[in-house]
Amino acid sequence: MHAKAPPPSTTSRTGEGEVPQRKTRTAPLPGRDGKPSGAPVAIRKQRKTLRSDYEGVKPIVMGGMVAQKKRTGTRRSCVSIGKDDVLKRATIVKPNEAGSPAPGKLGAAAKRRNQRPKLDAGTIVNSESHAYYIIDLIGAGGFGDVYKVEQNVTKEIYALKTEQIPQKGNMPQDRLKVELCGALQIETTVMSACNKVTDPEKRRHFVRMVDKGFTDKFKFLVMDLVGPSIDDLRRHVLGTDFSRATATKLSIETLQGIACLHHAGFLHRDIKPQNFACSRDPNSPTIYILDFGIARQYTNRNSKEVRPARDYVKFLGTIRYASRSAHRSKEQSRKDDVEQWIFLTAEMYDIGNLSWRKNNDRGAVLLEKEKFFQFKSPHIWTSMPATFKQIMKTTDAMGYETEPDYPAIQALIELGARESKYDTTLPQYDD
Ligand SMILES: Nc1ncnc2c1ncn2[C@@H]1O[C@H](COP(=O)(O)OP(=O)(O)OP(=O)(O)O)[C@@H](O)[C@H]1O
Repeated sequence: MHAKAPPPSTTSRTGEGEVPQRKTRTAPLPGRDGKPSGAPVAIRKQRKTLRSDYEGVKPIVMGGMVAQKKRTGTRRSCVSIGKDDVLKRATIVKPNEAGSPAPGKLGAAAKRRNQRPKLDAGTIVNSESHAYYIIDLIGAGGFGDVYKVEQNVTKEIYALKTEQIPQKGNMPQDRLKVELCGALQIETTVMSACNKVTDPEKRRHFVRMVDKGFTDKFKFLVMDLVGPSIDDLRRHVLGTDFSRATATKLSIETLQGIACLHHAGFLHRDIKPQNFACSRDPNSPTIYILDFGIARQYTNRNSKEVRPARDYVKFLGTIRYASRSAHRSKEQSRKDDVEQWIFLTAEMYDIGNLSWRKNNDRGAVLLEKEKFFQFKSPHIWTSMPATFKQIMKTTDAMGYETEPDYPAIQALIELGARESKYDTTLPQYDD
């Protein structure tokens, strides 16, 4: 069954050759402050409809590679999952069970965020090496939830991200193996590769993954806790558009995050403000790049050459920020992440810059994006540095295999900020 027009910011997480995900993106995100997200009921209903898109898509595992059996045959996963990246069995202890701390309560708003069963505060998740005590729900994404947790030994606070395992009675081992694959396994694999980058400058934007595992009900990974996302920052902390100086600084940090991910060998394919988060240290300018659930390895593991483009790739990403190639069901490349970053940046300068913001008709949005790249939206240049025209032209001219010149793009942003006299020297983002 196919959904009608998906809501704004809807993420589709299957493409040809991808592990099927039950992930859809919705417009308003829940705030960290426990306030209701305001996500309209209609959108939640639509999420359900979109999920049924994946019925009949059965993943299979072959020789350590995750593949997906679709009507058209068997294809490889978007990342190759190494032995060390495989999730290990874990257990959970519910609040009130012997030895567990007293039960806590999640806010009613948090519980309302969606119908997925939530872990109560006080639940303990035991991985092979540590126990994590659930403190609170941070947020709910399209396919999983993120909790604030405390580790039993060091008492360090981390973020624990879960993804449900579909419950189908007594699951045979081989079926369980299949269900363990999915967005969270991809994310685990990508994070683990990113954490292995040795140059500190090139891993500055990555969150550290500290643990991973699975229980009968869900898979999980444990990572460093970061601060609010750029989206939360604008909507819930500032409650208004960023200043031009802040937009400039954020655009540079997010670009560097993307460059680091490309350096590690992966495309993100879902660049949007929800997937970049601030540091918890208010004095640190670092912006972290999150959510690698639909990332794709774009180079061959051994030769490091760019993998050949497939002829057709089902729409993947979030409508508002998706690249034009994604709209056209083409294979994405580094160029597409930069194109998505251009949309993200334009929106950071002024949310009105994306004329298709509230449109969820993919065809109509593509036409608007074409106009945007033909500079047929003259009003945007009142809020954005003129040097962005050059960035857009250069990006437009890139080919599938072209490596973006990130320092040149950054230099153009900085030049534009200087010409426009934005004061980017202030240490805070919300100046
Ligand atoms: N390491 C982390 N520390 C703190 N918050 C996090 C961390 N990782 C994710 N979050 C937050 O948890 C929430 C849910 O994140 P998640 O990646 O599951 O979904 P999303 O990106 O919001 O949506 P989707 O996955 O559907 O695109 C978001 O608000 C995100 O900013």
